[in-house]
Amino acid sequence: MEMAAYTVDALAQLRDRAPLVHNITNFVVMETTANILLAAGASPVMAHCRAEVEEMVALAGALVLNIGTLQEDWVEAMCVAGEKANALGKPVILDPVGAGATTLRTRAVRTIMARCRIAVLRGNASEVLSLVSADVRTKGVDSSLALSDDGVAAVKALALEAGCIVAVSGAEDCITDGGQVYRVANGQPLMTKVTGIGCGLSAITAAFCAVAGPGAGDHLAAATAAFAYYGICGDRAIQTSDKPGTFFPVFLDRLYDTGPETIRAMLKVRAA
Ligand SMILES: Nc1ncnc2c1ncn2[C@@H]1O[C@H](COP(=O)(O)OP(=O)(O)OP(=O)(O)O)[C@@H](O)[C@H]1O
Ligand SMILES: Cc1ncsc1CCO
Ligand SMILES: [Mg+2]
Repeated sequence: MEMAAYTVDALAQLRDRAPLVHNITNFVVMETTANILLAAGASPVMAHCRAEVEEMVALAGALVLNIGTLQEDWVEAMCVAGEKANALGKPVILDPVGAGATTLRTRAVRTIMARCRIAVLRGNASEVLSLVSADVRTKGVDSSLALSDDGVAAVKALALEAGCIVAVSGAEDCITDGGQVYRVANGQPLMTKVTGIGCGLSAITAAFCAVAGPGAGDHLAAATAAFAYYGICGDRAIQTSDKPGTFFPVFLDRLYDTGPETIRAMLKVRAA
């Protein structure tokens, strides 16, 4: 697939259709995530109460489940929302924030994945690898590992086992359905120094999936395009700001004004 052309078209569709993205996400990043979605051209809503998630997801184009600050009844609300999204054919994106760090988080991811069909699992390397092998543990919620060749093989195995796209962010992002692998070299290390930029990527992945077709191949392309667009916005933002406090508002501006010509000129995606 020609990823530049795909990404340009997907972003145009996103801006044209402004899909509603329903987020059940953590308290740290709720506002950041809403602003990231708005800047890209999507429409955000945050709703986590068990009593309303089914109605809300019915209005949405995609659902994000992010376990960053879980409370007792949230896992049930996430599962109910995910089951409803599945029934309605809407893509579910799971961000396993801090998976591997505590039993609650790892168990929550397993419960959600057992009850809901996930379209894209999006995390950093330590989070994702914690779900495949017992000897890899996360230190916390920061990106701490780059993917080795063994890591890529493990991520592919997870994608096959879980039956979903696995999208791992890092120095070179890795997006796979278990067969095909795309690597995205766009993005900047400074993006890890502002909280919520990773969570925002999960939400942007949801927005791209919302305007894509329903199959795993569609979600593989949509997630790759989302990562490329997001990384390009980081690459452009660093040209104006190289420190965390001013980086984030500039990054939002680049999510807003990055267009087709810039994508064609700057996209760094390879099929691995
Ligand atoms: N070392 C790096 N070099 C270049 N880009 C990077 C690097 N690490 C992460 N990124 C980019 O930063 C963005 C966020 O990815 P990251 O891995 O930091 O997410 P995360 O760990 O889930 O973040 P969060 O702390 O918000 O949960 C992605 O677009 C990714 O490509
Ligand atoms: C810092 C932090 N702690 C829980 S969630 C969160 C945001 C990271 O994604
Ligand atoms: Mg994260």
